[in-house]
Amino acid sequence: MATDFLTGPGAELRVLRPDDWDAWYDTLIRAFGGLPESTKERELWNALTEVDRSLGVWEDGACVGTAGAFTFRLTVPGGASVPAAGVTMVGVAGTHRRRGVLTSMMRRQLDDVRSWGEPLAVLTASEPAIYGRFGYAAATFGLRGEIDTSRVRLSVPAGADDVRLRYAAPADVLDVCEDVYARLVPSRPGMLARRPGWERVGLLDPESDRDGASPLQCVVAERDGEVAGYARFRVKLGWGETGHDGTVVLVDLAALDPATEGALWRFLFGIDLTTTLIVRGRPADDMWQYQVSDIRRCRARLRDALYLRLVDVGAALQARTYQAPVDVVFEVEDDFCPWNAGRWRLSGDAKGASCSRTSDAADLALSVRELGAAYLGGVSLKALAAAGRVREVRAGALAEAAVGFGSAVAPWMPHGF
Ligand SMILES: CC(=O)SCCNC(=O)CCNC(=O)[C@H](O)C(C)(C)COP(=O)(O)OP(=O)(O)OC[C@H]1O[C@@H](n2cnc3c(N)ncnc32)[C@H](O)[C@@H]1OP(=O)(O)O
Repeated sequence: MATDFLTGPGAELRVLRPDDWDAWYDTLIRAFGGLPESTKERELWNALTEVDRSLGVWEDGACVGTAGAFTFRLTVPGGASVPAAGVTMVGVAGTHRRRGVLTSMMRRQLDDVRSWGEPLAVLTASEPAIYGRFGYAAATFGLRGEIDTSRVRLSVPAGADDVRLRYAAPADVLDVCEDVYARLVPSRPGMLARRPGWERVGLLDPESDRDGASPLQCVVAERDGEVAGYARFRVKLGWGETGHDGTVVLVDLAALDPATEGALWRFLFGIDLTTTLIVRGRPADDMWQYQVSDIRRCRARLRDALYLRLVDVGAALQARTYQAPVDVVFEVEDDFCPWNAGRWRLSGDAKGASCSRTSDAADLALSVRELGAAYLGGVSLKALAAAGRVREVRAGALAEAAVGFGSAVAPWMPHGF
């Protein structure tokens, strides 16, 4: 067991003060290997840090632990936008690891998130093994692929030929691109409504991310004179024995309709002098998979993306809708946030839901982690039951809940934070 560092002499956990930020951020950067960021990056992260929602652990005046919480709203099944703390910037000094510093920050942070009335906490994990103990589970998955565009053909939906593409400097079209993103947010569970400033993260384009590829390039797609989508990408040229074998690395793609999306994918598949298109962090049901001539040559695979924790089980389950009627009593186990533990009756359908404490007998028993995994509709309760993570007490309750919790659109978190 990690020991409780905070009981030691000179140790203190407190909310960040504005003039703590540099020392606090240096501790974070060191925990992630110590590579300095450019002034532009550092200034942006400084501007985005919500100091009064950030925690530091200090020992004799030196910062040894960092954790922050962005203010986000997360789209849930049914389209509601639910307040969610975006847990971020977590780091512990290497000299102080495995002594309970992270545990003390997670304890304080989840108490704070509850007191702020935010029913959800979300994060992207540097290592999946870290956050399960605090009640988080992977709820969205990102699709990756390395597409052999010299062999794989793409067929696009009708209307793609009416889409006009043009290059633009990414900064010049930032506002219209952000508008496209914002219009998409309600359409997919897992998408984040962001505060102003976040759009600039997409343009940071640090040299360390390029691996020899070009700076960020941007193509915008217009239909009827309106911007309806965009792609941001890098190109890395290579020349082998048999000629060119360059790579396109997609960074970001968003489109308001299938024809526009098809036109953008067709462009990316066809860039001259390239034979590979690399995509990462795309929705699990991304359109191009169903339009290619050879999915095997796309090397498609999934990776865990957004980790989600229900901070307030009742409010969270009530905030989403259910694609088929559900009326079940959950027996919830939650050691780290005991206010969630016990029985909850959830009644809901595609129009809305209610969830409240009950003394009725349980239908399904599970921990808060399984609820978090299934919450956005990306992980099936039935599969979790088969894995021994959910126990069906009343026959039939599992199928009912598993169908109800599903989502017709794969949940997706479009960017890290
Ligand atoms: C949302 C984000 O920002 S994700 C980024 C997380 N940060 C990083 O990866 C930066 C590098 N790593 C670190 O800074 C630290 O090692 C941290 C933050 C991951 C862990 O901090 P610590 O203070 O060492 O954790 P703490 O001592 O509270 O450990 C709590 C428990 O988690 C376990 N644990 C902690 N880190 C890990 C890990 N990386 N892998 C597996 N188990 C872990 C500990 O063994 C301990 O288990 P125990 O209670 O059974 O003994």
